Amino acid sequence: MNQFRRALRLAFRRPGTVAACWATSIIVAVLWATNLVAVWPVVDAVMHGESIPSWLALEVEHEETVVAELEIQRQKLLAEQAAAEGDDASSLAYTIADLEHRQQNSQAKIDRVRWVQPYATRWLPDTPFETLLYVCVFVLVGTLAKNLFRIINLLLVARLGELVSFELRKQYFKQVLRLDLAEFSDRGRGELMTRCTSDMSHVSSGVQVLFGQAIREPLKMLACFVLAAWFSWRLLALTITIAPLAVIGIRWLGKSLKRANRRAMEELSGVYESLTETLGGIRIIRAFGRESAERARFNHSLQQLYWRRLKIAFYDSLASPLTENLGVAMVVTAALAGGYLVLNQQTHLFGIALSDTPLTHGQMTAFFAMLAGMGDPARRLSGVFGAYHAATASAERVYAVLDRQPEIQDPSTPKALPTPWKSLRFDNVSFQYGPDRLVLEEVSLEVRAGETLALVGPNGCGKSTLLSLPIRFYDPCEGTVSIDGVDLRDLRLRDLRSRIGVVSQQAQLMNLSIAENIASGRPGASFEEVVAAAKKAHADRFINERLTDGYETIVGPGGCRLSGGQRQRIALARAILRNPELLILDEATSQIDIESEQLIHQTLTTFLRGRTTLLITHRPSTLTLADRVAVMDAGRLIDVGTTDELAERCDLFRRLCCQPMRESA
Ligand SMILES: Nc1ncnc2c1ncn2[C@@H]1O[C@H](COP(=O)(O)OP(=O)(O)OP(=O)(O)O)[C@@H](O)[C@H]1O
Repeated sequence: MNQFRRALRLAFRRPGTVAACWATSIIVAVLWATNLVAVWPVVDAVMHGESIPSWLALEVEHEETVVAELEIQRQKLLAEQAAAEGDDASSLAYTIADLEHRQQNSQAKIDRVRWVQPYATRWLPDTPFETLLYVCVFVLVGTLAKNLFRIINLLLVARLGELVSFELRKQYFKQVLRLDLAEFSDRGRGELMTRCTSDMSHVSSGVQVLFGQAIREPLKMLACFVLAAWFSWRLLALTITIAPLAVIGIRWLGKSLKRANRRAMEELSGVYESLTETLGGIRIIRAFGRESAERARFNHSLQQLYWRRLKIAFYDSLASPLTENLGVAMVVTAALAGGYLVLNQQTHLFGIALSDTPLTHGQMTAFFAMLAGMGDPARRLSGVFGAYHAATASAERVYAVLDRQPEIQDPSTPKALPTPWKSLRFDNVSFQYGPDRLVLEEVSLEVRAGETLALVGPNGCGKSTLLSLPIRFYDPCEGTVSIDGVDLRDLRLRDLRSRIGVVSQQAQLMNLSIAENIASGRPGASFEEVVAAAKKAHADRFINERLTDGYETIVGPGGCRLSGGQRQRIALARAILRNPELLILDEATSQIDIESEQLIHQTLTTFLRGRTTLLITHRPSTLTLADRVAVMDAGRLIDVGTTDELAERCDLFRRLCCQPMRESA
């Protein structure tokens, strides 16, 4: 299914605006064609020194003469027919029928003109100059009105486009918050950003084009088409025989444009990715003198994007000449055929009837004006193809994210989380990020409620990965993580996470004030509670003494205006305020200076008492907080015991934690 249609459906949630778009488009189209048709009375009446009433009278007179002449011919042929036999008689019958048909047409025209005459005499001026003045005023007012409705139309269309991108971006952000963590790899982040920015803009422009130009311009063409057909539908049919050629060309262009747009968006994601990576790691880039390497990488992405954009420009540039050449081919055909008919006052071309009565100069001019009136919208429509195909390519990319089903989500019938619970168990848990290798291998571990369990092991052995399972950042590939026998996958995510507090090494903060960051641990907490938590985390002093706005200081994106240690203390205060049943500390004090850590250590001793805690640390002093220690190596759990037991029997533990130098590292 074309995903762009789904975006369009969002616009139909505002049926009033959609209807108003249509209504204004119709008005613009009608005014467009009627303004052009004004050329007819100017050529046929004013140029011949007539006013419209006198011209109508002449028309009636002329047609009556035609009818009378045709009648004389008919009578003559009827007499001949009476004397003729065989083929001659049937040929005469055919000619008589043709004469009768032309008589009827002329009579119909007389009737039409007679019907209009009283109104024309009553309302329209009776001198040629005044008629010209009336026509000019009509065109002026008509153009003003058309432009007024066009402005209204453009505003309505912009409203629809913006509403769609507003709604889509809302849905998109909601979905991004649900996505699995695996989607947020560096490549994924650039992709996610491009889809929310450039792709959304394309979708919005596509919606605007579809409700604007794509309706307005064809309607303008239709209005001109109907009027041109009214003048001579057969001549019109002849001129549009070329159209199928354009359809083939436009279809090819459309496919190429869509493909080119999709690739350009992919390249743009690469540019975003490179940019975010550089902005995030600017210190490292400078410190290691990687500027030129990063510049080369960025330039490469830009180069790719440049070529893709040029390709789009090439296809875009083809669209306009294609429609323009088609228009010119149509006008040339009409000019030759129509010119021949008017100049010779004929109704037939190569034996084919192209009009019922010979066309006047004014009618032919108006017919050409209608063709020109179709040409301009057709040229404008060429811009629609580019915007439409960019929008369809982008809509596919946006909906690919919106339709992605996260693996981590609520069960259809969630179970209740036991309160209070007795134990958290890892049973034969194996896990891998990608298809290549296992990061955790058959880990089995039980943590009793109220117990503090520390994880130690060499870098990359899987400690953080193991601690990301109870909070369901990831689900195990094999085995289960459960609380009192209830698999975590059977619990509602919100219920589970509301009872867990996390402090990680990176201590991510939001670009809010210090107070708001701490309060996010427990929404609704009072300022006094926030300050109390900050005091426990030994953050209150630096907040009051070092930060000019105290608790109201904005920390910057990710907390970049604070030092690593300060960020960790705020994160700790946030976790303390949350007062969680399960606390996860992933090297939560690694960046805090030794003196402060000793103070925080005292706080944690009290805070962790009776609270289930999983902690990762490389500091032996922090290990004294733990009731038991689990030792991991290469994704496996190799031993569990008290620090004394492990110091006695586990080599790896001794190597990792019993060396005095590590304390100050
Ligand atoms: N998001 C990820 N995608 C792919 N692989 C990952 C991801 N995160 C970690 N890994 C890999 O999983 C392994 C275990 O990583 P993990 O962070 O759990 O180790 P750790 O024991 O906590 O290490 P450290 O002590 O250095 O913090 C590593 O080899 C790492 O390369």
